[in-house]
Amino acid sequence: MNKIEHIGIAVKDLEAAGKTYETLLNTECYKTEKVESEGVETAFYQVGESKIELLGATRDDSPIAKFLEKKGEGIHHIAFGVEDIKAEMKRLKAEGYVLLNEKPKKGADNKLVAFLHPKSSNGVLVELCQEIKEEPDTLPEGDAVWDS
Ligand SMILES: C[C@H](C(=O)O)C(=O)SCCNC(=O)CCNC(=O)[C@H](O)C(C)(C)COP(=O)(O)OP(=O)(O)OC[C@H]1O[C@@H](n2cnc3c(N)ncnc32)[C@H](O)[C@@H]1OP(=O)(O)O
Ligand SMILES: [Co+2]
Repeated sequence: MNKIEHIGIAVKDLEAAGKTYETLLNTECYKTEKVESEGVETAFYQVGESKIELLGATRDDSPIAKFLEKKGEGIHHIAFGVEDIKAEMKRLKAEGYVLLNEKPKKGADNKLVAFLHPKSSNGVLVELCQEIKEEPDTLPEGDAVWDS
């Protein structure tokens, strides 16, 4: 893990929360992006080498909608930057961590991502993020961007 890439915060109203965080962090949102495969819309704020990722739900069955229903607004996950997401997934799986997706999938902000079940990490949902170096549009949305 090379840094805390972002902290994901689940919010009911992305626009309103965006104003709160723009003032709080004293910085503009540098990117908003929908990730349909996750049923989320995101807004990113750079804070030093890390970011704040605000997450709103775009569907009732999205993880964010379920989280908001169950727990209300708040910190949803911690994302760590990794050099080689496939190697990290293999290492963590071998160490007994529960991966929520078998293969890296396309996330927001030009990343390949994977998630670990909260029960593997003391009740914290952990996301692994690897910067996509190739042209992002060569990678399909959602799952399985990886050959076996
Ligand atoms: C795109 C963008 C990006 O950065 O690229 C993103 O981040 S997308 C971010 C949105 N996408 C994701 O989160 C994908 C990964 N998430 C998931 O697969 C799921 O949300 C999940 C498996 C963590 C939880 O699924 P679920 O809510 O249907 O399952 P349950 O309700 O049964 O929850 C199982 C247990 O995990 C707990 N739990 C659920 N969500 C969280 C969370 N965010 N942090 C910590 N604990 C959590 C529940 O309270 C429950 O604990 P107990 O059993 O004690 O009651
Ligand atoms: Co995230």
